Amino acid sequence: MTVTRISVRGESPYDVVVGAGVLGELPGLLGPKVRTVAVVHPESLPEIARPVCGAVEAAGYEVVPLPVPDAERAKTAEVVAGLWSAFGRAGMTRSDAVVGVGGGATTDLAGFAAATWLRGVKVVQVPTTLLGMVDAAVGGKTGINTPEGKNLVGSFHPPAGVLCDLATLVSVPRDDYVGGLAEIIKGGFIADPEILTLIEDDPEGARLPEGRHTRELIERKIQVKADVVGADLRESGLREILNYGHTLAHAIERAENYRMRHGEAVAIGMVYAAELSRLDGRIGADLVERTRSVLTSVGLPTAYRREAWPELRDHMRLDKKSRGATLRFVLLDGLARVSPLVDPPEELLEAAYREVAR
Ligand SMILES: NC(=O)c1ccc[n+]([C@@H]2O[C@H](COP(=O)([O-])OP(=O)(O)OC[C@H]3O[C@@H](n4cnc5c(N)ncnc54)[C@H](O)[C@@H]3O)[C@@H](O)[C@H]2O)c1
Ligand SMILES: O=C(O)C(=O)C[C@@H](O)[C@H](O)[C@H](O)COP(=O)(O)O
Ligand SMILES: [Zn+2]
Repeated sequence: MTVTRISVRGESPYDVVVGAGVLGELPGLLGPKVRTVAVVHPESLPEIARPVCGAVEAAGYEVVPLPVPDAERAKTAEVVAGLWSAFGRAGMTRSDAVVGVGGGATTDLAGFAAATWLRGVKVVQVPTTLLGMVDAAVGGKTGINTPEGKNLVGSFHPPAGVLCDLATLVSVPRDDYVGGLAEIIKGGFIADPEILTLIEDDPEGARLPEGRHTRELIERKIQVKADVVGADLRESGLREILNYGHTLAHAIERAENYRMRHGEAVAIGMVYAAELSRLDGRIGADLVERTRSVLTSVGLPTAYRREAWPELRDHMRLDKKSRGATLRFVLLDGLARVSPLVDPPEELLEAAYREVAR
């Protein structure tokens, strides 16, 4: 299988390497100065971490395998504190490194632990879910949740490299895989409409790691993300577009106590953002319907509980795009044309919610 390298520009440039057998590149990314490598991985997936630990050990580094709770349960202050203690016990210095292996929750956690240990050590991300490869592991946003909201604590800490071994995708549970499609579809609406055409051409195939267009979909979405974060790492402008659909999505995740998949919440959040765009006079009903239809075609949800609105509205106060009491949404002005909506009237927000409520 061929190996593709997608470069992420910016003050700390790095490559996202996509292919099978890319683990051989890990020692090169860790570099000669590193002595100890902490391999953070979900405790439920020792078989995914084993080859990574093997590659690190074979290259002469001291490996410290660090299992953490599965999925979103890893993104807590308690788990980060546990990692800090483990780093201390392992004697990790500023010239040592962290490797994050797993889905987006694990790479977010590993990245944040690396960003904060000794005020920042090297991290290499090895995402093993679709969502991790096309979104979470790329771009240097790291973080954890708090009881008050999603990703409320975190940092921008770009990785030294990202290794996407496509072979790992075969064991990802189908619903988790499909969750990753939401972030790929997001890339289609905000920047690269060819993504939508490829999914509409073969929605069943899009649900499979061996689908006809799978590799192209993965690479196109990584390219979208690389272009954006390479130009605006700290979300001072352009990067905000990657938050399309996320204002409501994060509120839903909070309301579900982080038990709903991120991608599923983003799917509902994108329908909400599309409805807001339509009601604000920016797009026609055709683009909203295209949003619903492409999400439904791959099995993603497009509606949420009617009675949840007051709670969701309250959770949205703490969205990171808010400034004081002023909410800020990322909306569509057309296909691949995005701009913010600042301080929307309450009636507009509620009217858009009625369109996604069931
Ligand atoms: N930092 C960012 O820019 C960014 C971007 C998008 C999403 N995220 C975050 O990513 C998280 C969602 O990521 P996700 O969808 O990967 O979920 P996840 O990390 O919870 O992983 C989903 C499930 O798949 C399992 N898994 C992982 N790899 C596997 C494999 N190869 N085979 C079998 N099972 C495997 C995990 O253990 C977990 O149970 C959320 O916390 C979200 O906030 C971050
Ligand atoms: O990389 C980004 O920037 C994104 O917004 C990508 C999102 O898909 C991702 O879920 C991100 O973690 C959300 O960021 P947040 O700042 O709203 O927590
Ligand atoms: Zn997301």
